[in-house]
Amino acid sequence: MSLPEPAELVPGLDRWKDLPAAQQPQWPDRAALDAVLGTLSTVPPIVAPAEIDGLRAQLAEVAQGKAFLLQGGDCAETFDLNTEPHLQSTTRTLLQMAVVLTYGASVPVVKVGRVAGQYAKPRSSDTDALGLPSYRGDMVNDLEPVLEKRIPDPYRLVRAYANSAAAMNMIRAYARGGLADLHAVHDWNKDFVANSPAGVRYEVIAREIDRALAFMKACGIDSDALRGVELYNSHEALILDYERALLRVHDGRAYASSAHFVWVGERTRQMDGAHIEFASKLANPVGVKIGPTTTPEQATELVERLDPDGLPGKLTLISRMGNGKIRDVLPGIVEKVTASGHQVVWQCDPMHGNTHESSTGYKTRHFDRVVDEVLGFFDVHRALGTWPGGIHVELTGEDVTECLGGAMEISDEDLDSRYETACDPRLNTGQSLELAFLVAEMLRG
Ligand SMILES: O=C[C@H](O)[C@H](O)COP(=O)(O)O
Ligand SMILES: C=C(OP(=O)(O)O)C(=O)O
Repeated sequence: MSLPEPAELVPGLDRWKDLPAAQQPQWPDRAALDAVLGTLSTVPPIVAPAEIDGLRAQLAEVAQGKAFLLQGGDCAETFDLNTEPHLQSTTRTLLQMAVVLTYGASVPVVKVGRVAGQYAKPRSSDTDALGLPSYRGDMVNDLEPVLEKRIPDPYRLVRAYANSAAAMNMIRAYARGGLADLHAVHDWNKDFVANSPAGVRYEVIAREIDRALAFMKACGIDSDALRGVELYNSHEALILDYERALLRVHDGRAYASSAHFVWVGERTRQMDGAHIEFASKLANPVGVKIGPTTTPEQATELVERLDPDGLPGKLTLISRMGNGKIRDVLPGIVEKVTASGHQVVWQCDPMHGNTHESSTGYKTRHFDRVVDEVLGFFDVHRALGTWPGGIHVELTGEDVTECLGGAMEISDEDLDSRYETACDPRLNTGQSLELAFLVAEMLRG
């Protein structure tokens, strides 16, 4: 006897298939795609329902002002860079930031990587500067600017699954092993303070964390809780065929098993589109990006669609408005959504509204504008008495030169030396830690 199909178990699960889906690849061979999707529909999940529910419970704490959410990682992961050193450096940077933020906020920090699956990218244009089909993430086509390599290849979906599963396996190991030991993470932060030009400013916080650790040790608190952490993964749920093939039904609920947390992007959040409909059926906590043109009415409608049962923390509203707009656009949205009674997580993505082209021709972001957008986010929430629940950052644990400014004062001319992103510019390790110290100061203020 065959098992019931997911769509038989969850009413309306496949309604998205009748709606327009933006940003989907034009797969050249439907039969090859179907064969791949058939395979993916039977593979083991990358993450488990119990883990997903665990994250949802933690995000409920964030929504209620009792925890802070840190989400970060590559703009676009690539198969080539899905290596142990790369995963370790991203994880290490996230953990370093989390320690600083935990101290600043005096509440638990929920840690979510843009990792183990961030393999698809929405693009502004179907073609790139050379006139080739745009790179849409390793799940779809190849970054190399060669026509044949830019043709969407469905077999890449299987590689995305395999790479994600392998990465998640390592991340689970890091979360339980030495990498997550609070003492080690704090020692790395002390190195940063000692070696960064901005170190003096952060010395006070680093010293206070030192004293707190010494105090805990003196009290005999040296428990396992200080040696391990919970680390979750996330990506944009962009390629709906992939997400649907990896969907699993558990206890009558539909779980995206590709990641603990998935979000709908600014370019695919049409109210009558396939992405919002698909996400509305998920048991996972989900996010949606809200850009500078979002109205309070649209935000409230998104909230009704994506949090139909009114579960605290089910939905994260990720504002990405640009530092010049957040103080004007966000307040009306926060007021109307709060009045609706839904308890969402308010998260600030200070990257995507602050992109410009450098005089040397690189897509970049200035650290000062990134910081100013986060400051604006805090200002808005402080003024309204709501909780600035978290930040969402494109970052890497490597010393790349993709974003301007920061303590190293990266200039337009410096961008060339290590500009390695497959899509958008990321904060490097130093800039990421500097941001964490600044946000810690905001949280304490
Ligand atoms: O990461 C976000 C988008 O995929 C990215 O900003 C799109 O970049 P593009 O405008 O170069 O297509
Ligand atoms: C595409 C992204 O962002 P946005 O949808 O906000 O442009 C992203 O976070 O990768």
